[in-house]
Amino acid sequence: MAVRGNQFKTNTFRDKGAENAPGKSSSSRQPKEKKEYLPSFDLQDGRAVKIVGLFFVILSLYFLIAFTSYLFTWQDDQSYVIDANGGWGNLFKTAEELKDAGVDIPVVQNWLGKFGALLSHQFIYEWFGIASFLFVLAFFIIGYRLLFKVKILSISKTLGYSFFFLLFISLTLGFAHGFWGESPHYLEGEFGYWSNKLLSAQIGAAGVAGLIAFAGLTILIIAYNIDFKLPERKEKEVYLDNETPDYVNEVREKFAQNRAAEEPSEPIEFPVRDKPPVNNERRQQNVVLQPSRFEEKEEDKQVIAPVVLSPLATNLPLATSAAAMPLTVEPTIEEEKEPAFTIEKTEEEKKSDDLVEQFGNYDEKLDLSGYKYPTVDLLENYGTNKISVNAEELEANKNKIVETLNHYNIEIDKIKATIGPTVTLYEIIPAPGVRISKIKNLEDDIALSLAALGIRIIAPMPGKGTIGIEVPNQHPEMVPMRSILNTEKWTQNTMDLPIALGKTISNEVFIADLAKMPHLLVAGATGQGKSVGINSILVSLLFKKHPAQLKFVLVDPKKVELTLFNRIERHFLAKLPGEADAIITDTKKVVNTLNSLCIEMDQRYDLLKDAQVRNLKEYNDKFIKRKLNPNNGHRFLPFIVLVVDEFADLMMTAGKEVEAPIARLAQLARAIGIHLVLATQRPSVNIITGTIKANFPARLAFRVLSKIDSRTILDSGGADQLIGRGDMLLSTGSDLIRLQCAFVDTPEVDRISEYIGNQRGYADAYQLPEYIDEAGEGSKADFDPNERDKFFEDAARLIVMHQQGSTSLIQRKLKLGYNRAGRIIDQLEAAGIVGPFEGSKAREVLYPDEYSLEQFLNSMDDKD
Ligand SMILES: Nc1ncnc2c1ncn2[C@@H]1O[C@H](COP(=O)(O)OP(=O)(O)OP(=O)(O)O)[C@@H](O)[C@H]1O
Repeated sequence: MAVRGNQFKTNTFRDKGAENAPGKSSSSRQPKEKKEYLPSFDLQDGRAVKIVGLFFVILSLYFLIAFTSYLFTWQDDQSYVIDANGGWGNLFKTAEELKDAGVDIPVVQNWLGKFGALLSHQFIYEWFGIASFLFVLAFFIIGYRLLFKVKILSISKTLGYSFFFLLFISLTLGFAHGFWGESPHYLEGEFGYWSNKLLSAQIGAAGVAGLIAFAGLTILIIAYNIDFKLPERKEKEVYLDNETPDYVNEVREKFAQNRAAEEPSEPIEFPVRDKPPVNNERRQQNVVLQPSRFEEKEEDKQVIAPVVLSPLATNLPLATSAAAMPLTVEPTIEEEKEPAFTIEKTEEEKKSDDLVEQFGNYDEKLDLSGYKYPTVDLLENYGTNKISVNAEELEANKNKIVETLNHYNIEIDKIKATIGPTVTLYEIIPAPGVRISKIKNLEDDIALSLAALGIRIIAPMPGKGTIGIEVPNQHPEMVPMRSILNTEKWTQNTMDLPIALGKTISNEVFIADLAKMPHLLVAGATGQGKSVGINSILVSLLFKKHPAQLKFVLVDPKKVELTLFNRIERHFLAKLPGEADAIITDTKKVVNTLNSLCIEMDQRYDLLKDAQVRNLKEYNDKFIKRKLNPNNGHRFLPFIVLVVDEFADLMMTAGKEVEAPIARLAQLARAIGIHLVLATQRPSVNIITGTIKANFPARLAFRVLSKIDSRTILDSGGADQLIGRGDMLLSTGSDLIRLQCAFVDTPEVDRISEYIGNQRGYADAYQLPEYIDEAGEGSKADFDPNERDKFFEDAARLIVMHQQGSTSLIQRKLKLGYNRAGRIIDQLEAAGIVGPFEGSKAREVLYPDEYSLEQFLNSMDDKD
């Protein structure tokens, strides 16, 4: 194991590649970049706002320190700050001058010097007393908001409340202080003192107290809408009598009559009143309520005219409106704080730390450290990629849409166009009252009037409140792969398995993460761009991933589509041991490979379990930090992407044999880094079965031939209205996004695989676990106890101890190769210790405890 060299882990070529990207240095982009670096003092630029924010934050801190200091030093500084001795005029006077002016102590004690003393005196003594601290709060909130753009409290509310409380606190303290003090005090300031004096003279002390109480309660009502509740009285009537609508009185009377006569009652129809009805039709529905005690005498029915609820009646105020209903919130029990503790490092952790210190982190790329990622030069430059929709085309389409809609009496308020590479999206806002379904029904008519194929109407546009009409451009623009891989969005991308799918209809580059999808189903009629789509997925992964991080399992029943990738076998492909070709074309081999992937999945889960992590990323992180011992079977796990080019063909020939492992992989493989991409021409229900569909939330549809096909793949129409040549719809469960697929031509793919293939690779393709088709093999009769493996007994004990009949367990714990472990498990089956092969599930263990196993093993030895 080449552990020692792993401390050298440089990979600068990747960045170099990105820097060398031709598009980056192209002259067309430079002026723009330069412009961005020019300093700008524009107000909108945000710098001025930050400066003002900073000023306010510092001002608030200054006020806080000055005011706090004032509370302790005001007596010392009093002779300096009072107006009689010069006040603010003293600020620039020398000590001698101050002495002459009659200041006893010319040196101020305030922590912020003369200015701090004068400022605090002004605010606290001469103005609002200690309520002036509210200035600190207000300045801080404003400053913090402007500087960090984080909202602690609303600025307008803060200012409003601060202003109110400034006056309120000052007045209240002035009122309280008035009972024992005869001159202004720093508690209330001169404002509080004099305003209290003034008010008391006008309305008396009781009046001032009332005013203060009124102001205090008013602000509480404004802020919290507090309730003033008298002691509860039992509520008898739902309605006040003068508000009771006639029909209720009528019903009540009838009830009263019935009750008085002790006669069975007629069904009485009550309007639904307790919940506001949804629409007018529902409002008129009545609920028939038949009190059970009146049920017996059906024949004595008296007909009471049903009371029909008029729509207005429901608008009556409910007796207990939601706003008036008090809500009490139970105080939650605060969680106990966890006691502070320190984590002692275990022996193993210390060991791994030592290893990391000695050799650095494990570098999975080390074996191919000289590997060079493909560069965009290998891709074709297809010209300008400018969208060529002219103004006349836009105008003409707009007019046609408006005319068609007008023709059907649909008025619209606004229309706007977004030009994409293949289609232009016209978003319309219909006039109020226009039904969306009406526009949706006109899809064909609009298509006819625009004389264009591939019109798609999205009504309403999700999250936009408009209706979208996608109209194909007369000259659709191709989206070359190169133009996407040159963008910053791609080069800066840090997704696990980024795939450059193309551009959206608003011309934005669209990159998805296959690891998050986590599997992708691709469908499209022949010649609509499916193969190009698969090539762009593969190419994008090849551009971003190192051979150590990613392996492909390529299945190509058509035998021609993926052959180009043959050259990267020793770098990026995975295959079954002993196979000549890495690209699988034969159905039987596909079944074996899929089952082998299931075994790989199980092995990976065992490894994850052993490492006590939940997914591939955490596992690899731990492995890189040398926390997992390779001698215990741990290894760096690359992503595995299985690509099946013609899935329909497989399903036709192998059916369930293929479906079962695919469904299992799709269900379970996401966490351990195995991702599937299945492509099919025929998206019929017997190919994309329910099980498969349920596990493929991400689906990509190129143009298909019928609405039914579109429904099968996307669960909605739309794919039948695409225009082909890479026009596609991506469904990710909730969203449906129209994209123009990135175009990568065969010669480009050829160049990329040649570029990679010519570099030094691994000795062989990545070996998948061997899958032994167990049907019919290993029957009991074949078992010869004398030929049993040397590890047979150990394996038997291991399996009974763990109660888990898995080959990988034997392989790992006894450190055996897969083939040998497989042979042992066959012998264990033949000896009747484990049950038969159950697909990719662990076998049943037939001995419940080690004691019974030992007895069995002894009996075997006796026979020998
Ligand atoms: N993204 C695209 N941009 C521009 N043109 C495209 C795009 N994708 C496909 N085309 C055009 O459509 C043609 C057919 O595409 P492709 O070979 O991918 O079809 P397909 O669906 O794989 O067909 P089949 O299933 O028969 O193999 C291409 O040769 C190319 O000219």
